[in-house]
Amino acid sequence: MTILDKIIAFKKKEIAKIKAEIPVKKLVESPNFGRTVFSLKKSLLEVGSTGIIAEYKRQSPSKGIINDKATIAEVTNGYLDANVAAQSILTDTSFFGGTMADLMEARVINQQKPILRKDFIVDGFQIVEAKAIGADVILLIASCLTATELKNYGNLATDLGLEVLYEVHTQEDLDKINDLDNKIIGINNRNLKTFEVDLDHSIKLSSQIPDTCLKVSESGISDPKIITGLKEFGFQGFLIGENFMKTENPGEACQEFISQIR
Ligand SMILES: O=C(O)c1ccccc1NCC(=O)[C@H](O)[C@H](O)COP(=O)(O)O
Repeated sequence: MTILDKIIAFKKKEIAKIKAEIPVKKLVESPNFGRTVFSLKKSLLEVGSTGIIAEYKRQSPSKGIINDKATIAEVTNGYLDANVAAQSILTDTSFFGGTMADLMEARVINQQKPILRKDFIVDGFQIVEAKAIGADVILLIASCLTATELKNYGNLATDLGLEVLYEVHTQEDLDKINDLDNKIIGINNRNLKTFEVDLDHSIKLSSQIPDTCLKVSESGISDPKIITGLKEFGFQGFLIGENFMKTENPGEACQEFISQIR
């Protein structure tokens, strides 16, 4: 059993418990249901967009503790000052040390850029929850879901006015996504089963993605030169966590990184 299998099994149990305690009706009453959603697509396509989706990540299964000091407020303000295209917040507690409260706090501060709820979605309830806590985008990891789940959860998110970042690592993952056209596709350079990171992975798989898609490269990015290379292969979004979060001041690190993108 891989860590990913363990995470998914744990998530399913966790969500079943939460669903038994919190009615969907309660989530729908959240003021965030009435707010205007910020579009990731629009932000990535904007003229002059940095394309950086900067992540708040305290810890991870592959690296352990990355940063347990930098606060949500400091990092959110720092990322916004750096002119990121979007923010990503891990809301999983058991494996990444994140919380839904983290995202809610970031939402209060961030009233200008999209926020991705970074979690392992295994149930439609979490998509309604994402809207309730103020997210604009959800992540659907193709290797963790069936083709039917990907379709149904994608439709549910769209119905709620949320966007979806579909994450793939293999051709098999891509084949599971119904009608790729116009979707936001994230290629994870990290193999979530082995944690191996290959920065060429995005480029290798990119030719399989239609031009109508918005391509995002995820994980292991630590050098602005990598962004230049990825842009040549049509990538417009770059999800970066550890490289910023491992520093004392993630916002400043992000600003420095962005200033070096050519
Ligand atoms: O980061 C991990 O160890 C990990 C393990 C298992 C499942 C997912 C994992 N990471 C999620 C991510 O995709 C990254 O947080 C994100 O792409 C940013 O990556 P990085 O810049 O390498 O922090």
